[in-house]
Amino acid sequence: MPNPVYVALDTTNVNQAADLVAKLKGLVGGVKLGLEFFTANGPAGIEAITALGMPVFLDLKFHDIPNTVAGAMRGIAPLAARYTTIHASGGFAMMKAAVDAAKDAAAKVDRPRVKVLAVSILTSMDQSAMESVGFSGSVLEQVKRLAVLTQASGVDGLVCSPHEVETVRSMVGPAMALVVPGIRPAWAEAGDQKRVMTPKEAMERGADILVIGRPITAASYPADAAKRILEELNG
Ligand SMILES: O=c1ccn([C@@H]2O[C@H](COP(=O)(O)O)[C@@H](O)[C@H]2O)c(=O)[nH]1
Repeated sequence: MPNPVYVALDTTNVNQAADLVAKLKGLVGGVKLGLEFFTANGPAGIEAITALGMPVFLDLKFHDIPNTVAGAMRGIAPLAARYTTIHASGGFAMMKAAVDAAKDAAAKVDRPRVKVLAVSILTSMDQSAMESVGFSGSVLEQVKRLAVLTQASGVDGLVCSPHEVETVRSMVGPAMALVVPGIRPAWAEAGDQKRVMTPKEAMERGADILVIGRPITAASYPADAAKRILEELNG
Protein backbone atom coordinates (compact mmCIF):
# COMPACT_ATOMS: atom_id res chain seq x y z
CA MET A 1 0.00 0.00 0.00
CA PRO A 2 1.40 3.47 -0.86
CA ASN A 3 2.10 5.71 2.12
CA PRO A 4 -1.26 7.52 2.70
CA VAL A 5 0.17 10.46 4.64
CA TYR A 6 0.37 13.89 3.02
CA VAL A 7 2.09 16.28 5.39
CA ALA A 8 0.66 19.82 5.49
CA LEU A 9 3.54 22.29 5.22
CA ASP A 10 1.74 25.31 6.61
CA THR A 11 4.50 27.89 6.62
CA THR A 12 5.34 31.07 4.71
CA ASN A 13 8.99 30.07 4.48
CA VAL A 14 10.21 28.16 1.39
CA ASN A 15 13.45 27.10 3.08
CA GLN A 16 11.61 25.74 6.08
CA ALA A 17 9.27 23.80 3.78
CA ALA A 18 12.23 22.45 1.79
CA ASP A 19 13.98 21.44 5.01
CA LEU A 20 10.88 19.51 6.12
CA VAL A 21 10.70 17.79 2.72
CA ALA A 22 14.31 16.68 3.12
CA LYS A 23 13.64 15.35 6.63
CA LEU A 24 10.40 13.60 5.70
CA LYS A 25 11.23 12.09 2.30
CA GLY A 26 10.49 8.37 2.46
CA LEU A 27 8.37 8.79 5.60
CA VAL A 28 5.34 10.47 4.02
CA GLY A 29 3.57 9.92 0.71
CA GLY A 30 3.47 13.57 -0.33
CA VAL A 31 3.32 17.17 0.81
CA LYS A 32 0.38 19.54 1.00
CA LEU A 33 0.91 23.24 0.31
CA GLY A 34 -1.97 25.51 1.18
CA LEU A 35 -3.07 29.11 1.36
CA GLU A 36 -0.41 30.18 3.87
CA PHE A 37 2.42 28.96 1.65
CA PHE A 38 0.85 30.05 -1.66
CA THR A 39 -0.04 33.59 -0.61
CA ALA A 40 3.54 34.14 0.60
CA ASN A 41 5.43 32.44 -2.23
CA GLY A 42 3.12 32.16 -5.25
CA PRO A 43 3.59 29.72 -8.13
CA ALA A 44 7.41 30.02 -7.89
CA GLY A 45 7.29 28.68 -4.33
CA ILE A 46 5.18 25.72 -5.45
CA GLU A 47 7.63 25.00 -8.27
CA ALA A 48 10.55 25.12 -5.80
CA ILE A 49 8.95 22.43 -3.64
CA THR A 50 7.72 20.34 -6.58
CA ALA A 51 11.31 20.26 -7.86
CA LEU A 52 12.27 18.33 -4.72
CA GLY A 53 10.51 15.31 -6.18
CA MET A 54 7.60 14.56 -3.86
CA PRO A 55 3.95 14.51 -4.95
CA VAL A 56 2.37 17.90 -4.23
CA PHE A 57 -1.19 18.49 -3.09
CA LEU A 58 -2.05 22.15 -3.78
CA ASP A 59 -4.81 22.96 -1.30
CA LEU A 60 -6.19 26.33 -2.42
CA LYS A 61 -9.88 25.61 -1.71
CA PHE A 62 -11.32 27.65 -4.58
CA HIS A 63 -14.87 28.92 -4.02
CA ASP A 64 -16.27 31.39 -6.54
CA ILE A 65 -18.54 31.54 -9.58
CA PRO A 66 -17.91 28.76 -12.13
CA ASN A 67 -16.16 31.03 -14.67
CA THR A 68 -13.70 32.34 -12.06
CA VAL A 69 -12.94 28.92 -10.62
CA ALA A 70 -12.38 27.55 -14.13
CA GLY A 71 -9.88 30.36 -14.74
CA ALA A 72 -8.08 29.58 -11.49
CA MET A 73 -7.88 25.89 -12.44
CA ARG A 74 -6.28 26.89 -15.74
CA GLY A 75 -3.89 29.10 -13.79
CA ILE A 76 -2.57 26.27 -11.64
CA ALA A 77 -2.37 23.68 -14.44
CA PRO A 78 1.33 24.30 -15.21
CA LEU A 79 2.25 23.67 -11.57
CA ALA A 80 1.89 19.89 -11.97
CA ALA A 81 0.22 19.34 -8.61
CA ARG A 82 -1.25 15.89 -8.07
CA TYR A 83 -4.33 17.17 -6.18
CA THR A 84 -6.08 20.47 -5.68
CA THR A 85 -9.21 21.57 -3.82
CA ILE A 86 -12.42 23.49 -4.32
CA HIS A 87 -15.32 23.91 -1.89
CA ALA A 88 -18.25 21.56 -2.53
CA SER A 89 -20.59 24.28 -1.25
CA GLY A 90 -19.79 26.20 -4.45
CA GLY A 91 -22.33 23.85 -6.03
CA PHE A 92 -22.67 21.49 -8.97
CA ALA A 93 -21.97 24.03 -11.74
CA MET A 94 -18.83 25.32 -10.05
CA MET A 95 -17.48 21.83 -9.41
CA LYS A 96 -18.19 20.70 -12.97
CA ALA A 97 -16.54 23.84 -14.38
CA ALA A 98 -13.46 23.14 -12.25
CA VAL A 99 -13.08 19.57 -13.51
CA ASP A 100 -13.74 20.54 -17.13
CA ALA A 101 -11.14 23.32 -16.93
CA ALA A 102 -8.60 20.99 -15.30
CA LYS A 103 -9.07 18.52 -18.16
CA ASP A 104 -8.78 21.17 -20.91
CA ALA A 105 -5.78 22.84 -19.30
CA ALA A 106 -3.90 19.57 -18.80
CA ALA A 107 -4.40 18.66 -22.44
CA LYS A 108 -2.99 22.06 -23.48
CA VAL A 109 0.15 21.84 -21.32
CA ASP A 110 0.52 18.10 -22.06
CA ARG A 111 0.71 17.05 -18.41
CA PRO A 112 -1.31 14.61 -16.30
CA ARG A 113 -4.37 16.42 -15.04
CA VAL A 114 -4.56 17.59 -11.45
CA LYS A 115 -7.13 15.59 -9.49
CA VAL A 116 -9.85 17.82 -8.07
CA LEU A 117 -11.07 17.27 -4.51
CA ALA A 118 -14.13 18.96 -3.03
CA VAL A 119 -13.98 20.08 0.59
CA SER A 120 -17.24 19.21 2.36
CA ILE A 121 -17.39 20.67 5.89
CA LEU A 122 -14.13 21.95 7.35
CA THR A 123 -12.81 19.69 10.12
CA SER A 124 -12.43 22.76 12.35
CA MET A 125 -16.25 23.06 12.51
CA ASP A 126 -18.43 21.21 14.98
CA GLN A 127 -22.22 21.03 15.16
CA SER A 128 -22.58 24.38 16.92
CA ALA A 129 -20.29 26.14 14.42
CA MET A 130 -22.44 24.70 11.62
CA GLU A 131 -25.60 25.97 13.27
CA SER A 132 -24.06 29.42 13.75
CA VAL A 133 -23.76 29.80 9.97
CA GLY A 134 -27.34 28.69 9.39
CA PHE A 135 -27.27 24.91 8.88
CA SER A 136 -29.95 23.16 10.90
CA GLY A 137 -29.20 19.50 10.11
CA SER A 138 -26.34 17.38 11.42
CA VAL A 139 -22.77 17.66 10.12
CA LEU A 140 -23.08 14.11 8.78
CA GLU A 141 -26.26 14.91 6.84
CA GLN A 142 -24.62 17.95 5.24
CA VAL A 143 -21.47 16.01 4.34
CA LYS A 144 -23.65 13.27 2.79
CA ARG A 145 -25.55 15.85 0.73
CA LEU A 146 -22.30 17.38 -0.52
CA ALA A 147 -20.84 13.93 -1.28
CA VAL A 148 -23.77 13.16 -3.60
CA LEU A 149 -23.38 16.52 -5.36
CA THR A 150 -19.62 16.08 -5.63
CA GLN A 151 -19.87 12.65 -7.20
CA ALA A 152 -22.54 13.82 -9.66
CA SER A 153 -20.32 16.70 -10.81
CA GLY A 154 -17.45 14.41 -11.80
CA VAL A 155 -15.03 15.64 -9.14
CA ASP A 156 -12.36 13.07 -8.25
CA GLY A 157 -12.68 13.02 -4.49
CA LEU A 158 -14.08 14.44 -1.29
CA VAL A 159 -12.37 15.97 1.73
CA CYS A 160 -14.22 15.06 4.92
CA SER A 161 -13.43 14.35 8.55
CA PRO A 162 -12.71 10.86 9.87
CA HIS A 163 -16.14 10.94 11.54
CA GLU A 164 -17.93 10.87 8.19
CA VAL A 165 -15.54 8.82 6.08
CA GLU A 166 -17.11 5.41 6.68
CA THR A 167 -20.61 6.59 5.75
CA VAL A 168 -19.32 8.48 2.71
CA ARG A 169 -17.32 5.47 1.53
CA SER A 170 -20.43 3.29 1.69
CA MET A 171 -22.26 5.86 -0.45
CA VAL A 172 -19.68 6.70 -3.13
CA GLY A 173 -17.94 3.35 -3.62
CA PRO A 174 -14.24 2.65 -4.04
CA ALA A 175 -13.40 4.91 -7.01
CA MET A 176 -13.74 8.28 -5.33
CA ALA A 177 -10.70 9.44 -3.33
CA LEU A 178 -11.55 10.20 0.30
CA VAL A 179 -9.04 12.64 1.74
CA VAL A 180 -9.14 13.12 5.48
CA PRO A 181 -7.67 15.94 7.59
CA GLY A 182 -8.49 16.28 11.30
CA ILE A 183 -5.99 13.52 12.02
CA ARG A 184 -4.59 13.44 15.52
CA PRO A 185 -2.48 10.65 16.99
CA ALA A 186 -3.40 10.06 20.65
CA TRP A 187 -0.21 11.90 21.66
CA ALA A 188 -0.93 15.10 19.64
CA GLU A 189 -2.94 18.19 20.54
CA ALA A 190 -6.19 18.84 18.67
CA GLY A 191 -5.60 22.62 18.41
CA ASP A 192 -8.33 24.18 16.26
CA GLN A 193 -9.47 20.83 14.83
CA LYS A 194 -12.84 19.65 16.12
CA ARG A 195 -13.76 16.44 14.27
CA VAL A 196 -10.61 14.41 14.91
CA MET A 197 -9.49 10.80 15.05
CA THR A 198 -6.23 8.84 15.07
CA PRO A 199 -4.50 7.90 11.78
CA LYS A 200 -5.24 4.21 12.23
CA GLU A 201 -8.93 4.72 12.98
CA ALA A 202 -9.31 6.99 9.93
CA MET A 203 -7.70 4.39 7.64
CA GLU A 204 -9.86 1.61 9.09
CA ARG A 205 -12.93 3.69 8.30
CA GLY A 206 -12.02 4.03 4.62
CA ALA A 207 -9.70 7.01 4.13
CA ASP A 208 -7.37 6.96 1.10
CA ILE A 209 -5.22 9.91 2.12
CA LEU A 210 -4.52 11.30 5.58
CA VAL A 211 -3.61 14.99 5.78
CA ILE A 212 -1.43 15.58 8.82
CA GLY A 213 0.24 18.88 9.63
CA ARG A 214 1.19 20.04 13.12
CA PRO A 215 1.51 16.61 14.77
CA ILE A 216 4.50 16.19 12.43
CA THR A 217 5.69 19.68 11.56
CA ALA A 218 5.45 21.14 15.07
CA ALA A 219 7.19 18.15 16.67
CA SER A 220 10.73 18.68 17.96
CA TYR A 221 11.81 15.89 15.61
CA PRO A 222 9.41 15.78 12.62
CA ALA A 223 10.97 12.62 11.16
CA ASP A 224 10.48 10.78 14.46
CA ALA A 225 6.84 11.90 14.60
CA ALA A 226 6.28 10.69 11.02
CA LYS A 227 7.93 7.34 11.85
CA ARG A 228 5.77 6.96 14.93
CA ILE A 229 2.64 7.57 12.83
CA LEU A 230 3.78 4.98 10.27
CA GLU A 231 4.40 2.45 13.05
CA GLU A 232 0.94 3.09 14.44
CA LEU A 233 -0.57 2.67 10.96
CA ASN A 234 1.25 -0.60 10.39
CA GLY A 235 0.94 -1.91 13.95
O1 LIG B 1 -11.55 20.36 6.33
C1 LIG B 1 -10.34 20.62 6.23
C2 LIG B 1 -9.74 20.89 5.02
C3 LIG B 1 -8.40 21.14 4.97
N1 LIG B 1 -7.65 21.14 6.09
C4 LIG B 1 -6.20 21.41 5.97
O2 LIG B 1 -5.47 20.27 6.46
C5 LIG B 1 -4.35 20.68 7.22
C6 LIG B 1 -4.47 20.12 8.61
O3 LIG B 1 -3.37 20.53 9.39
P1 LIG B 1 -3.20 20.12 10.91
O4 LIG B 1 -1.99 20.89 11.34
O5 LIG B 1 -3.00 18.63 10.94
O6 LIG B 1 -4.43 20.53 11.65
C7 LIG B 1 -4.30 22.20 7.16
O7 LIG B 1 -3.39 22.57 6.15
C8 LIG B 1 -5.71 22.61 6.76
O8 LIG B 1 -5.70 23.76 5.94
C9 LIG B 1 -8.23 20.87 7.29
O9 LIG B 1 -7.58 20.85 8.35
N2 LIG B 1 -9.57 20.60 7.32
